[in-house]
Amino acid sequence: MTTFGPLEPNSKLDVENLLSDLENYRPRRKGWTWRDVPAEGVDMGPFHFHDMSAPLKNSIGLPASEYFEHIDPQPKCVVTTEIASGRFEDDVRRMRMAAWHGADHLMVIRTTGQSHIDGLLEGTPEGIGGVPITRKQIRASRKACDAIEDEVGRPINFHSYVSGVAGPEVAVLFAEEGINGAHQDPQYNVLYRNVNMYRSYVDAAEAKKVMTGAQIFQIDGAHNANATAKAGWLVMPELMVQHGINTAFSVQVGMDPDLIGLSTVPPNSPPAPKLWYDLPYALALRDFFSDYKFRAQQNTRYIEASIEEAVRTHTIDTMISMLVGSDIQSTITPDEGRNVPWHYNNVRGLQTVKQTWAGLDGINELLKLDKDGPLGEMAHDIKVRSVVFLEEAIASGGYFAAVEAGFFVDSARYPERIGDGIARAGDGGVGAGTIVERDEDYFAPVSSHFGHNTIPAWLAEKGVERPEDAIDGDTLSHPEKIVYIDELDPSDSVDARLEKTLPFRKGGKIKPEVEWAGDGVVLVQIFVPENIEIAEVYATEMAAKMGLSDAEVVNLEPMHPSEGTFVEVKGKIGFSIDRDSLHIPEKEVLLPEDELREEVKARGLRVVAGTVGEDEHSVGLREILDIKHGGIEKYGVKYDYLGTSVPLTKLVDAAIETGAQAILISTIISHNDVHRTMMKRLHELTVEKGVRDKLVLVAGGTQVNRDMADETGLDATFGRGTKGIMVVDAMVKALRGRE
Ligand SMILES: Cc1ncc(COP(=O)(O)O)c(/C=N/CC[C@H](N)C(=O)O)c1O
Repeated sequence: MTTFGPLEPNSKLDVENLLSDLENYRPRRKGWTWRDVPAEGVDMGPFHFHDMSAPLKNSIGLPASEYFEHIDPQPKCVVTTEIASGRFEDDVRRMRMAAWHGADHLMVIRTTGQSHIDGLLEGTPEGIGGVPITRKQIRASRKACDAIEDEVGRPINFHSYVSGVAGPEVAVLFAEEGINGAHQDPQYNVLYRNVNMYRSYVDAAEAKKVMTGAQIFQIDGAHNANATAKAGWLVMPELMVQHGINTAFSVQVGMDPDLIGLSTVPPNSPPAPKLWYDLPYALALRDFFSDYKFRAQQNTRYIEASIEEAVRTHTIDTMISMLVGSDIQSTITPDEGRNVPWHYNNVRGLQTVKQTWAGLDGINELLKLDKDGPLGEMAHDIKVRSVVFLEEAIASGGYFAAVEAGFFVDSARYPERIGDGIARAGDGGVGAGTIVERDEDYFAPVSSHFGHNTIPAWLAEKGVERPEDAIDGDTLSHPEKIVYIDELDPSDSVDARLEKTLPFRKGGKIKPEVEWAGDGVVLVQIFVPENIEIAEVYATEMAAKMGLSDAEVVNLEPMHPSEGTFVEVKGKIGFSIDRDSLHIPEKEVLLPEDELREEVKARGLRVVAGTVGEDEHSVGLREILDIKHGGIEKYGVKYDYLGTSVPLTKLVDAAIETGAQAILISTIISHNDVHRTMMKRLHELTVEKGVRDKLVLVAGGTQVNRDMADETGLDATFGRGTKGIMVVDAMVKALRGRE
């Protein structure tokens, strides 16, 4: 088997290499992995955290982490992102990005309609709205996850869905291929895929048995009622019943409660008083189902095209998870309301969880839920309504009769009823009439098989104790017995797609992408000073004039009925740029810290500093000066800080009086290029006073960049993200350069 990995952070994942020799790939383990959560908490940088797991070996922290020694605290719960663009070969790259941003649970949703296919798909046809779940796709993805988990330093749970009329076959495929988690809930098939209800439960018993054998973590499907009901926030009693049905059925089949996860979604969203509904519900769930695991998902029911609105709602969802406890925090990409998710929106979803979890770390040590007030009463009310719902379902003849009567997904607040529930006929739906009762002497030489499986006497006499021993083990214990089938349709295969995207993956041709290599999709955000109708048409026209093809407005937000509209329009660019044609500026290699400290001491390096002109911004310069966050003081540099809105002449005179060797100016305001003017003027002033050759001149600011030094006559100019050591390095090199 060719080795794949280790992945090098500075090298892209090589998809062709990943795909080689998949026939002989074997998953490195089976079963679910929880995070490593130190009981004593986690110390990172100057902080102690209460609700975190062990840090990663490689990761990318939140943007603000640069101010906190680049710490990247990891929540103690497993964190999910869903990645299924339709092309798994592009999704494995996104999985790597997601893992670096804290995901250790990667869910791959199935391609549209796969639930209605009554067998396994082979090869890797391109999917729609999801990825065709096939053996080859699973192997390639799990193999990539092996290398990715080594790169970030934490196991990854790879997850998909056991649903539809091929459920049991899919469960066996997952058990064979080391899938770690899967949705499995017979109610889902019945309500949302119109699979015959009896067939769905018979299949579910088999599928759950197989999943148990492979220790696959199970997520139920109750969240779908929240996303489907007209008023998602009214179906809470029913959601409790749906959780109860799936957990009880799963336990009956023999699943381990620790591998049974309730899929819970905070059902409401602003502008509704979200917490007033979601918190009692979350509490009621944990009261009733404390024997099982909780997988908290974020609300998709009320997600619209506004990315920011989704992020704010998902922040509240995550806070609720922290208040009541969740074992898994799943994320919904904030663009799910506008398109099939894009790479960077998976990351944004993960950042929401990390930022909320870090920001509210230890919340339950500081705040206590008052269960004696309305919160406890409302939670109790939900529990009572759910028990009555269940009792009525039983009284109406049981689950199947209740489904036929349209009990489920009725939008009213039970016991009120609107009558818009999803009713299914017991003898209808996909797969109706396809159940065959097993004979008494039924025998199948396989493991993890639900129901009676009678070893024939003649085999028992030969010492066969387990059914699978009759064939010396099945594929679950003997993977070499698995028949691996490669691509069936050469024109709709990963190789055909990789051929087309080769220039953008390995050919040095750069194009932006949101889902697939070379897709060329860009997003333009504009404010149009017109009403929403005009703005929408204008934006499409403007995009066309910019040369974007397939231009489509994906979000419109009125700022005022007539004053204007915020518009987001996506489109495709038709060109690529050769990487070799780009001029990449040399990255400054800093002198070693000790060498800098010695030279600063030897020279008795002293500077004067100030924010110049009519500029009151002081924070940036203070960060460069103060020892606290690695300012120049940390390296022994002495400084006289003259404050803000300092006249340039005052700075130059101060440098002369104090015998300083350098002047540091901060210039944040850039209206009418005033920052450039200030920098040039400083140079001119020191020339006029005959001290230019005695003084190192350095400027910094949010609109300043490294190239401005030449243009303005200064020795060094710095922009965002500058650190004290970079300024000390520049001063020492400038002074050396004059000797
Ligand atoms: C219980 C169940 N079975 C199967 C499927 C997959 O559905 P098809 O194979 O029928 O397309 C789903 C889908 N849920 C979406 C994931 C959601 N965004 C989540 O976070 O859970 C499901 O909930």
